[in-house]
Amino acid sequence: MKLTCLAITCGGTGGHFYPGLSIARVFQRQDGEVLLLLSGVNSEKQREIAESYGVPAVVLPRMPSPKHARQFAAGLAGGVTGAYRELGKFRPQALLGMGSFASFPAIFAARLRGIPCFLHDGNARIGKANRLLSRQAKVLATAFPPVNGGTSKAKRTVVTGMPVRPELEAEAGISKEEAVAGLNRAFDAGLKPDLPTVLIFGGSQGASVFNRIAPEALRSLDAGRFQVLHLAGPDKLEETREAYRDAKFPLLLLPASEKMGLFLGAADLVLSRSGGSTVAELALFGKAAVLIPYPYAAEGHQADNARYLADADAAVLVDNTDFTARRATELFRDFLDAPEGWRHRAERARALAKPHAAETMLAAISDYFDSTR
Ligand SMILES: CC(=O)N[C@H]1[C@@H](OP(=O)(O)OP(=O)(O)OC[C@H]2O[C@@H](n3ccc(=O)[nH]c3=O)[C@H](O)[C@@H]2O)O[C@H](CO)[C@@H](O)[C@@H]1O
Repeated sequence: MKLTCLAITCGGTGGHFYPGLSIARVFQRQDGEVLLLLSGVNSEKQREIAESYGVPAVVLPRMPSPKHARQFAAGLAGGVTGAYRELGKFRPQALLGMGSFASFPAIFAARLRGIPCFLHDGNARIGKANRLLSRQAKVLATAFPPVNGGTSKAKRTVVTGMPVRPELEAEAGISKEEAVAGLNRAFDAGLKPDLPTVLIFGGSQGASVFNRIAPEALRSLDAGRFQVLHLAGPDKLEETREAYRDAKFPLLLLPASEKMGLFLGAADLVLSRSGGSTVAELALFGKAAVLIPYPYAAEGHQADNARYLADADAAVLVDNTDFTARRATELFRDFLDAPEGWRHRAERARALAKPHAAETMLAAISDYFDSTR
């Protein structure tokens, strides 16, 4: 049976929503019919984003946090009822859950309707919600080889990679010259294609610790030898601008940008957090990185993501508590004085890339239907 109609539940944070949206867009390009079932704090906004890409989405009743058992049970009941109704109208062949407790109602409703369920986890450690739901799943797919793969109760566990935004994936082969020229055109940035380039960003929200420490470290180096791209975070521009005051090196400083392909393409070294999408994009663009995992990520999953690259000598992992201006200066200096080591890391990163993860995920679902024919 060919897979032609799929529902995807991807509420919760951007880390669950965007990979789900990427799969939906790729499925539409394959002429598939798709519906997103969204629940969680950001679902109204996420519905608007999905619809701006022509992807239909419905918002399910909001799920309270699992920390409050009674409200959670009541919210779950409301969510399951809503999802049951939507799945009855849409009648998908399969439901794909992208992780988080926000996917519970849709998965339970699909089970009640006898619709086969599939899961995707975007980190190197299978999250709690996916572990609990895995028994319900025909396939649990993961972005990276999971450090706790044995906890999955799914019939099959496969590594598909992390679905990356189609625009970004298309730009993965961009040369540094093209990327620098693109940034200069877009931002009138005055960057030079032949200077070693450092990109700094702290995930989608930015990280104040980077905004304080990186400028301090960079200002202690010889200004003529490098240039800097820094995405400070949506509300962190002023603090960062202040930290770079009087800096003598070329600097492109923005709160955030949609043009990540140009930023990653122009970089020779990336200093960042290690969220699932960031790690996948570093590999896809073949970039050497210094990774400082967000220390409060659930069950330390950002450290597991970072280790996936660091263990392959594709990145250097620095614990958040060890990330001082002194350590940052040492690392930047090594990057400028001994670039071969970092070029080697970049090659190692590229070797770990899993392009077309959305297609691979969809193929894993199709394979299930082929095998049950
Ligand atoms: C704090 C936290 O728990 N974050 C989690 C959240 O991450 P979150 O979604 O914040 O972080 P990710 O690294 O997964 O994604 C960041 C995304 O933002 C994009 N970007 C960033 C800056 C910018 O200016 N423009 C831009 O487009 C990057 O290209 C990337 O695609 O979900 C991920 C996947 O489950 C987890 O691994 C992370 O641990």
